[in-house]
Amino acid sequence: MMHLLTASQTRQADQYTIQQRKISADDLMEDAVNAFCRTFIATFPDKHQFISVYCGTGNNGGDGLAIARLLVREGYQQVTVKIAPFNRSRAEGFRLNLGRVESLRIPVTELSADGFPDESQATVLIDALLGSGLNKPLTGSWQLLVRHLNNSGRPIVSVDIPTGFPAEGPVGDPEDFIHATLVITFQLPKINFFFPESEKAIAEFKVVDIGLDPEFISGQQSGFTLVTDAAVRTLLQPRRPFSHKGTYGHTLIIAGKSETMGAALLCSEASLFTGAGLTTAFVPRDGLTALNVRSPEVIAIIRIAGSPLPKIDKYTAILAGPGFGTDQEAIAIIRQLIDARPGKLVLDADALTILSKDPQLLDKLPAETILTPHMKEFDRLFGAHEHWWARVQTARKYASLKRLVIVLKNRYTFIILPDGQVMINPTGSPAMATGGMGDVLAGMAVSLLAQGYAAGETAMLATYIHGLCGAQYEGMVCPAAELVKLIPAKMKALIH
Ligand SMILES: NC(=O)C1=CN([C@@H]2O[C@H](COP(=O)(O)OP(=O)(O)OC[C@H]3O[C@@H](n4cnc5c(N)ncnc54)[C@H](OP(=O)(O)O)[C@@H]3O)[C@@H](O)[C@H]2O)[C@@H](O)CC1
Ligand SMILES: [K+]
Repeated sequence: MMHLLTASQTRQADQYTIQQRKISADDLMEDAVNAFCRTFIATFPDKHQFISVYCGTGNNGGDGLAIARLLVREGYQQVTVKIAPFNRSRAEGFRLNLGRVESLRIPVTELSADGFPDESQATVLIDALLGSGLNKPLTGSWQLLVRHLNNSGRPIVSVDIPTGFPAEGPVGDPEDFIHATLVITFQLPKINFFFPESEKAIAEFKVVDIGLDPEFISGQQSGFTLVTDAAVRTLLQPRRPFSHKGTYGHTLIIAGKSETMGAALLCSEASLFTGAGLTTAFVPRDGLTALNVRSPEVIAIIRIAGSPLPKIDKYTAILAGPGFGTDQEAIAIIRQLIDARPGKLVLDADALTILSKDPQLLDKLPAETILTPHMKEFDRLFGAHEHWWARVQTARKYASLKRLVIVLKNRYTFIILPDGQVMINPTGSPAMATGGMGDVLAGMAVSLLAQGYAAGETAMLATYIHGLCGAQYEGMVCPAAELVKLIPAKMKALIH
């Protein structure tokens, strides 16, 4: 797992690395700007293009000055520097690098809020105004400058983080941070890069290694980690040579109505394709033909009006909710299910809506129940939120209070564990923004639970593999039923 750091932990990692490696802050800055320039040059190789480097007077501005110098050394012929002198303080990294830029006779202009330069000739703007030192929203001249640059229509490459965009915590008005085409960020992605509010600030980000101490980083607890391929590969187990269907558990899927049978089909199929030994679906009588034709491997239990919940003892893990409806019969079955205290449970979709109308049910959930809400389902359960930072904090509070695993679905899904820690899933694609995707994820989760993975592990594996399958459709659209077919091969690739 990759430990993500807050801005203040990043500063501590900088300090620690400087002491540990017995280097100066200037050396570390040189490493950082060299790493930046390697990526920048690969992306913008034309040496004749007009590059305007906007620098603040902190260390982010120091980086900008050093970048201007390195680009000129690399043969870029049209590099100019613009300095925003709106703060009194001047960091050492800024002063040192200003002297070097001046001695190379790179053109430097000091900005004034009375009128900012016309950048219509520039090919690319480099934003080194403010970095992780941001400690309040932008105002005054800073605000005007950021809006001017955003309105220039020129591509903007931000150094470390878009100016005005906080590394963590609530994000302010999108008018008040740089809208970067590309962010080249140092060492680790910042926590807020994974929040939906980053959409305007960051079209794309690339992470460059600047040599911060890895042991120091992994000793830090920001509450946020990023799921890595290596962690998934370590966790995912191959099927055993002398195994049989009983080895891999039996799932019970409580889903579907006449008009939403597709949801039951998708999650049952996902349970099969993810490897559960047996899958049983508790479905309406008029869905039986569809189930038998589509998935002959799935065992059916017919649900008619007033049917009680099947005896749950023989099932290793249970999923309830996809396409299940929220009528009185559905409510009665969800109540029976929770009262029966199943050992391993996934609740999705309509089951979450039923919970949100009956908070007592929420209180009765067994520990380690996995809830898989999207944003609206989450807010129905736990109250409306103005921004995602607050939503994730609420998820952390309730996951700890009620010992739940909350899979808060999003472009980068947040997995909140019973100890309040947040794992962020990096896989996925806009190709997956289609109906039925959630049903597939829920089916994958119940299957992995039945196979013996712990609830947190299940959430991590299911979201990662689900996203990996969807990413295969990058640039296209991925229908949920097509994604299901990719699951076995993706799991094989992760195991071998
Ligand atoms: N440390 C290292 O070794 C390395 C660091 N590196 C680089 O350093 C960057 C961090 O540098 P930094 O800490 O100097 O902060 P930076 O972002 O330049 O700004 C500081 C100034 O902003 C001001 N300020 C804050 N909020 C404001 C607002 N809303 N509106 C206006 N002003 C505001 C604040 O003023 P204050 O409020 O404190 O008076 C202060 O003067 C980091 O992103 C990376 O690029 C790399 O080179 C790797 C090695
Ligand atoms: K910046």
